[in-house]
Amino acid sequence: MHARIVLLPGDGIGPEIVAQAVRVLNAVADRFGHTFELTEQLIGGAAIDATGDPLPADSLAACKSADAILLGAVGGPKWDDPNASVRPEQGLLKIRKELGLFANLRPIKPLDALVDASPLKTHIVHGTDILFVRELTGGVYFGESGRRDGGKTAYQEMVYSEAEVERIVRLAAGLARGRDGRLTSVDKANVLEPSRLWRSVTSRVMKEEFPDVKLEHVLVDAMAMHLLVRPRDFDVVVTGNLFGDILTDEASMLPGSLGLLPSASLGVPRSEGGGPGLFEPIHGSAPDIAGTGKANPLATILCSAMLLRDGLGLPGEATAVERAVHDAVAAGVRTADIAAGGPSVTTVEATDAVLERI
Ligand SMILES: NC(=O)C1=CN([C@@H]2O[C@H](COP(=O)(O)OP(=O)(O)OC[C@H]3O[C@@H](n4cnc5c(N)ncnc54)[C@H](O)[C@@H]3O)[C@@H](O)[C@H]2O)C=CC1
Ligand SMILES: CC(C)CC(=O)C(=O)O
Ligand SMILES: [Mg+2]
Repeated sequence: MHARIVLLPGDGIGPEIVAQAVRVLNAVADRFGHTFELTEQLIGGAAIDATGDPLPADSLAACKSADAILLGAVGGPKWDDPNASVRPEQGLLKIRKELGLFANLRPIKPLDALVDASPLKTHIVHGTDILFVRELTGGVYFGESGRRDGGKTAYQEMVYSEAEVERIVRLAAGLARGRDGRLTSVDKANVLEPSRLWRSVTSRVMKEEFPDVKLEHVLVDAMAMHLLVRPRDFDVVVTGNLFGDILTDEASMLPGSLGLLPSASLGVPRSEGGGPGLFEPIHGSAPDIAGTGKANPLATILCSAMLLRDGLGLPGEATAVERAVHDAVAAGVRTADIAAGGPSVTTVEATDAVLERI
């Protein structure tokens, strides 16, 4: 296959981990006889520094015509001034919106070899297999915002339409059907009006279109607790943009580190008139460890596996990458974040160990 992949390294550890995923993609191309044309584009703080714009027109155009996109992370203290008119994170929100990437799939499946990396007890973590489906282009992150009272009061609206809830619930329920047949919808319907709409639309869609999938509604504050006590009880979890963002960072403590979790941001598939998917680790730019060689590259390497499967339709190649990651971890390869104070390897050494096993 010939595929055009756009790389958006971004800021902080972004360039370090994307470079490792590139090594993996090149190894897959060699081993399986593909040609991956990789092109780097600017996003985030790096793009602000170079052009003043967190998502320059050239980057967006390249992404729109790509077969798949791999993102590192954006942001950092250099661009964190609360009064700044432009921020790195705006670039990420804009590319998700422009490409119509309304669904962010975040699988949480702790590796057996790594149960000790979790701060939680093994008997709680063992056997967890959750797929979070986070709505990605609506909700409070995209609501109207501003200041009033001469700047002394700030607001940001949380908005969801029926159509936005219907499409994410349909996608999540379809995925649940192919797994264990259970869907948990998380909201705050006891307080928030958009959550009440979310809940009623979810109930209707599930009753009318997915009567074979078991639905439960859980309030987000309780869900934050259930995740730490009975994570094995959940199969597919569908939720809004803000709640999904927060709950999945929490859920990263089940596998043991943010540095282990990949995600796929998907919209309408190319085959149905849509565009490319964007594959991004769930973590941020980790400025506290940028440049130290401590970043765990496995989340981004696992993103490259999701890119191969969900972006390019290459499931065998994706499985080869995932197996290599699992084998490396089972052989004891640990970056500092999962070493529990024991011996650790660098970002590059961890990738070397994966490459040896592809
Ligand atoms: N998708 C994106 O581009 C995201 C960007 N951000 C941005 O990243 C910047 C830093 O945000 P934080 O709140 O510190 O979140 P963060 O996810 O960057 O880091 C949180 C903690 O996890 C650690 N960590 C994250 N990824 C790691 C990895 N691969 N290996 C080892 N340790 C890792 C970090 O060292 C830090 O201690 C901010 O500017 C924020 O806006 C935050 C989340 C997502
Ligand atoms: C810009 C933020 C919404 C990034 C983030 O934390 C995420 O998508 O997980
Ligand atoms: Mg986040």
